[in-house]
Amino acid sequence: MKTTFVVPDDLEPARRDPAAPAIGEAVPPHNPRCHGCGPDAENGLHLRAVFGENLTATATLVVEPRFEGGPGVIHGGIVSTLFDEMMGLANVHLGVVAVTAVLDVDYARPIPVGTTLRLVGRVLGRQRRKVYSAVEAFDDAAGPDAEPLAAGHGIFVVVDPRAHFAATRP
Ligand SMILES: CCCCCCCC/C=C\CCCCCCCC(=O)SCCNC(=O)CCNC(=O)[C@H](O)C(C)(C)COP(=O)(O)OP(=O)(O)OC[C@H]1O[C@@H](n2cnc3c(N)ncnc32)[C@H](O)[C@@H]1OP(=O)(O)O
Repeated sequence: MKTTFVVPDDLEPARRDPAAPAIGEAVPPHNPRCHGCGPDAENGLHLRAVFGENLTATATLVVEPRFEGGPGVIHGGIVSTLFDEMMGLANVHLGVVAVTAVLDVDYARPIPVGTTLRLVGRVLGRQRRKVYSAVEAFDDAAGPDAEPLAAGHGIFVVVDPRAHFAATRP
């Protein structure tokens, strides 16, 4: 991967919230209308992620024709949305509400429509209110040792959700 995103080398370890759902359980939807994971989002991506070891969240998704950008390949903005969501869902391990401040995407390979993607988001560590996370997208049919088709990083900032969404929550 050729990303220029810099992960600080002095990150504090992120700790799992003991109250978070167990490893192996589904990440609960945070908002039923969320475009990434909400079951009620009519044209949403409907990601269903599961908590994994080492502060990971994993999901699979078939690249549908409605996700097309260039001829026969996924739109880059869809990859960005998937990455934002998967890192956000991994952050749920921490029991905080954190919004995206920075999203960095490395589009390493074209991703054909019809591919089944395996998406793995992971919390890397914290720095004060910042949560650093990473994500990779694999061709699920390519086996466990395949290189990722795309990878990303994010900086998420922990907020008080009541104050942050006070003006916009329906
Ligand atoms: C879809 C929404 C879901 C919401 C999630 C809630 C539920 C969670 C549960 C389940 C997860 C589900 C998964 C969801 C995944 C998708 C998440 C999204 O897409 S969120 C929408 C897009 N993002 C925004 O709309 C933020 C808009 N921006 C802001 O509101 C502010 O800029 C904010 C909160 C990010 C920071 O503002 P300040 O005033 O509170 O804090 P300051 O002091 O500026 O920054 C704190 C630290 O962060 C750094 N920081 C802030 N912005 C930065 C930047 N652009 N680059 C680098 N560092 C930055 C600062 O330098 C500071 O770091 P130092 O501790 O001093 O080192």
